[in-house]
Amino acid sequence: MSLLLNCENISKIFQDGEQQVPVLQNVNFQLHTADMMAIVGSSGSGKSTLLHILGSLDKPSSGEVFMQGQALSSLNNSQRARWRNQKLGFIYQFHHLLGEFNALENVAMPLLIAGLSQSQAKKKATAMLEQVGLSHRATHPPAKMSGGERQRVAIARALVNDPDLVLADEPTGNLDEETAETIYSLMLELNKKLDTAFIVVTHDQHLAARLPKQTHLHNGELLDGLL
Ligand SMILES: Nc1ncnc2c1ncn2[C@@H]1O[C@H](COP(=O)(O)OP(=O)(O)OP(=O)(O)O)[C@@H](O)[C@H]1O
Repeated sequence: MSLLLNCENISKIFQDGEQQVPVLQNVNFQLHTADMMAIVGSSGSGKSTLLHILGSLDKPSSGEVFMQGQALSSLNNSQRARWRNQKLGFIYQFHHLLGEFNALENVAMPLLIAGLSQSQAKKKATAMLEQVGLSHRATHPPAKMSGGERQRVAIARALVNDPDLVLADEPTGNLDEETAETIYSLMLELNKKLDTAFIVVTHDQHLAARLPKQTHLHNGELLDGLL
């Protein structure tokens, strides 16, 4: 499997007025194609900060993230946006679906942004909704779906552009235990089927244990295994 992501000595210090808040310290790890890794850590341990840096939504104070050999710091803003659209998928705790669009239109959105025609986008989005078992909800707006269904649509939207890596920040934090299990099963299934790599941040050690690799953040360091 080829090297997808190389995180070299990432540190992050926030400046809060006069005070320096160190959050990440020399985080080093590598991720290969189709790897699936959980990151656990207590509240405030820096999980979201790390995901933001990996997704190029924030910059490290020092260190470098290489995606397929390319240093993220070398990209300008428009290259960064294109890179995110083409290579990454994002899943959040709150689905962030657009309320005025139905499930199919929400899934098609990244494809339209990437420049596909309406008919191509619709075809691909329809196939992706089928993969997450939601063909029968294609015309439903988010308000008329359950929490689990909405999160399935969010997963379909994250994966529709065939990203190399999906960054998921507490994807089941808002769901009951049983629905959370089904969402993890779905992510595992799609990882196998599509060879998409996943980094999943969660508070839940039991869910993290379902993924092939576990890491945890402690005192700013990323360490192997659960807490
Ligand atoms: N812009 C900022 N300025 C100052 N401090 C910040 C900033 N953003 C985050 N922090 C601090 O960095 C630390 C890590 O925050 P982060 O959101 O990454 O934690 P987390 O592990 O994702 O927490 P949670 O599980 O509660 O979401 C926290 O102590 C937070 O207060």
